[in-house]
Amino acid sequence: MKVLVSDKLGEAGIELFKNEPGIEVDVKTDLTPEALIQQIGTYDALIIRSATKVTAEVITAATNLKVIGRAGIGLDNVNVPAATQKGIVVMNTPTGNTITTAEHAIAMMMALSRNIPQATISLKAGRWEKKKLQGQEMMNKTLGLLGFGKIGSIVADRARGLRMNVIVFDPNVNPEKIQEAGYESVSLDELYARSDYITIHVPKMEKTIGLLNADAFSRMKDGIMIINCARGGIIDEAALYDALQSGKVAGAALDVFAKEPPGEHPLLTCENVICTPHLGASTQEAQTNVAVDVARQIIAYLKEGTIINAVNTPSVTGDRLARLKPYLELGRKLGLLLAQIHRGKLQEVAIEYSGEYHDLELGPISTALINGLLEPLVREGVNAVNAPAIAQEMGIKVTETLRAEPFDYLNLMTVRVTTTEQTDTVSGTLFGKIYPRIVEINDFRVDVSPEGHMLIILSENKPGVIGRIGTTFGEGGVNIVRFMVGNEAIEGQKNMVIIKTDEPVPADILETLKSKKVIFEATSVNF
Ligand SMILES: NC(=O)c1ccc[n+]([C@@H]2O[C@H](COP(=O)([O-])OP(=O)(O)OC[C@H]3O[C@@H](n4cnc5c(N)ncnc54)[C@H](O)[C@@H]3O)[C@@H](O)[C@H]2O)c1
Ligand SMILES: O=C(O)CC[C@@H](O)C(=O)O
Repeated sequence: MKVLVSDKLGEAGIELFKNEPGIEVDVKTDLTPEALIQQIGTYDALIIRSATKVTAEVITAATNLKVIGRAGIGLDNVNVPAATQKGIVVMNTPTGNTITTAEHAIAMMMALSRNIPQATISLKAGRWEKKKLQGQEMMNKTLGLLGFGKIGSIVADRARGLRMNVIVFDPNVNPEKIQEAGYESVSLDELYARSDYITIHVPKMEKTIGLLNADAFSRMKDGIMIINCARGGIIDEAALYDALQSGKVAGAALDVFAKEPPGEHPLLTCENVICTPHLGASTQEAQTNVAVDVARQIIAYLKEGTIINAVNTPSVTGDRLARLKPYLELGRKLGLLLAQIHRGKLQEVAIEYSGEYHDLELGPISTALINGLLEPLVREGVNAVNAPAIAQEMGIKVTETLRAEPFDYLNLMTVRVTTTEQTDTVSGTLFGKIYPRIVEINDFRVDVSPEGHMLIILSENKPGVIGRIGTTFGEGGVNIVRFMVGNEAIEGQKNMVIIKTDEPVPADILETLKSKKVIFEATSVNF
């Protein structure tokens, strides 16, 4: 397995890769976009921070790539939809740098309040400008927090220590949670109207790009101070420049810019702007944390398939994964079976869970099932990451139901697939919580372990048919490993015969069987 580290990563993380048998690590932190596109094809994993841009072109060229690991939080430099489409897991390390970044926001707010960078420059230039550089006290000032996630909530805690009044706007956090933590939950308008300082801790997304624009500044108090240690682009930089020039905004502390590095940017000419070159996460502690986290996550994924902190597929790890694994396997096998017996264009997949599923996470199991269903049908590279998106793209409606009552089994997964031509229903269970068994195929009760090769035959239910099937296999020189006759739930004219073989059933045997009048259908299934 080959790992490419394309941004500067803490040494502790590199060491973990180096010490891992079967993993080869290359550190190349000066690749141009073109060189990355040229070289990415040989790598199984890519480790980045914020500098490398993982564009759609990089993803297209990444023919072997299985996972992208971000040592840090923000993933705005990764085309996650393109990675998802290609079945590449995208992971970040959401906790390792939160304290460091929150501390940076507090440091920026203090430096802004007391003109520390300006004072340093002035003094070093031989001036003694006490009057000009007078600051403002932070105690009893109102700090408006945009975003009460991991970093925002730490900033709030530190600001409380400074005796500031913290008010919070976060549309996704229950106001009670904010109040229980000891802060006031307010509307965006109220936050703008009341804050003396506003600090931004939201991700950069469609909805937050340009969140702080001319209109937002116009609704703020005169002399407001702005701190952005989240992402460039959340502030409309031209509008901020105007607001700084007019004095509406008294000062801004910026760690991040819409374009990084910003080059000769008008904001950098403002005396009341202080700035750092995206240093929010840059402490030795945070860099060690995220480097170790990302290396452990990538190794676990490459070696065991364990998914930790993925943003484009459910993360299932440790004990939860161990418990779910047999159910994931059963789901995938039922999907594979349906992929091979259905006819026509897939329209709907209805999954019904009962019994022990009440205690399990159904999302990953349904995803494993859809993965199995699409794997033989769609194209190479379908996996648990991109299967739901591909199903959606194909217009397949997927529904999940949890039945209250277990039936005859401790756990039962029943899947009904509707196509333009027919409906097929299969059910499976786990015996002893481990062994997958198919127990029903289209109203026939069966008992099949879904592995190896088998032929599913729908025949007339009359004497002599079974014998003729056996003879066809014997004459074709194919050994039958197991022979089962399914019981139809409602007594009828048809039989389901399932034959397990050592090898895929040869085409000539299949054709001979299909040509017999007593045989309605014969379908070869391989797991
Ligand atoms: N400067 C740096 O070096 C640095 C370091 C780490 C993180 N970051 C940035 O900080 C951001 C926040 O990190 P986090 O760990 O706190 O993320 P998080 O996901 O824990 O929290 C983000 C919060 O923002 C909230 N939110 C989303 N849209 C909002 C909106 N329109 N208004 C108000 N709140 C909104 C979410 O509900 C969530 O609670 C990251 O997305 C990353 O871009 C920067
Ligand atoms: O890698 C860095 O230095 C910045 C990381 C930070 O922006 C993040 O989103 O975690």
